[in-house]
Amino acid sequence: MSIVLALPKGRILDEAGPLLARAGIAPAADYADESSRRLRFPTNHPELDVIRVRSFDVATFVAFGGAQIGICGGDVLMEFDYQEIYAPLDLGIGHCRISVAEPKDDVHTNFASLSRIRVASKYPNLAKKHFAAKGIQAEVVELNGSMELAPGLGLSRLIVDLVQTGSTLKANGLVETDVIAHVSSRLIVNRIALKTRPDEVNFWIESFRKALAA
Ligand SMILES: Nc1ncnc2c1ncn2[C@@H]1O[C@H](COP(=O)(O)OP(=O)(O)OP(=O)(O)O)[C@@H](O)[C@H]1O
Ligand SMILES: O=P(O)(O)OC[C@H]1O[C@H](OP(=O)(O)OP(=O)(O)O)[C@H](O)[C@@H]1O
Repeated sequence: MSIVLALPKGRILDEAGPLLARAGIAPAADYADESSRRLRFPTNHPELDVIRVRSFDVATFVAFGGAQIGICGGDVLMEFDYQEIYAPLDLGIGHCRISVAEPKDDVHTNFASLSRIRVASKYPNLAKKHFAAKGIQAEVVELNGSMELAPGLGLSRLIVDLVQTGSTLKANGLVETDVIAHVSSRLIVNRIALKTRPDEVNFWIESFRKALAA
């Protein structure tokens, strides 16, 4: 049975390309071509296939053992907190932060005076946990993108989303008021696969470790 490496579509896939090459992994040429309808690709290693899935789904495929290893944003790992996943390596790609942002004309919400707040986010668990620590119950309006529109259109008081350059916030009249966590992408493995197929899984962990050191 092949080892399956789950890769996220989009920006991380682009950044992961050189790392895969340094780890000696050459997937079939169309693996990064998002117009291709193929989702599973052979590699130059007969015993290794890659799959291309949505970034949130990388964690789910690995947690449920459909893929033994994967590349996944720390934001996704924090949101799901799957006990089945072990994340041994910081891959140093996909750097951003998960932050609270508020409309620039209405900043510095007096959290001490609030017991509830409405928040737009695709990270309901992280957002709720962050505000619960301040004694505030967050009601999360779940969106999958373009969160920055929510306060201006009355969906929420503020947002919890990823920030890198800050240009999306700025272009939409928001300011970052709290950093919840710094994020980068990690190599993740299924804990059971690590126990049942240690030689194969450790071989790939070590290949990525060497690729990072190269
Ligand atoms: N602006 C950014 N800068 C750096 N890394 C980012 C940025 N936005 C997202 N990321 C990282 O890349 C991962 C994938 O984000 P991306 O925006 O490519 O996918 P998505 O649009 O959230 O996914 P999907 O298309 O499946 O909804 C995130 O989980 C995060 O770890
Ligand atoms: O601080 P910046 O450099 O502007 O980056 C932050 C933006 O990047 C991500 O969105 P993405 O581009 O993935 O679009 P999305 O709304 O489809 O998730 C994130 O959700 C922010 O909107």
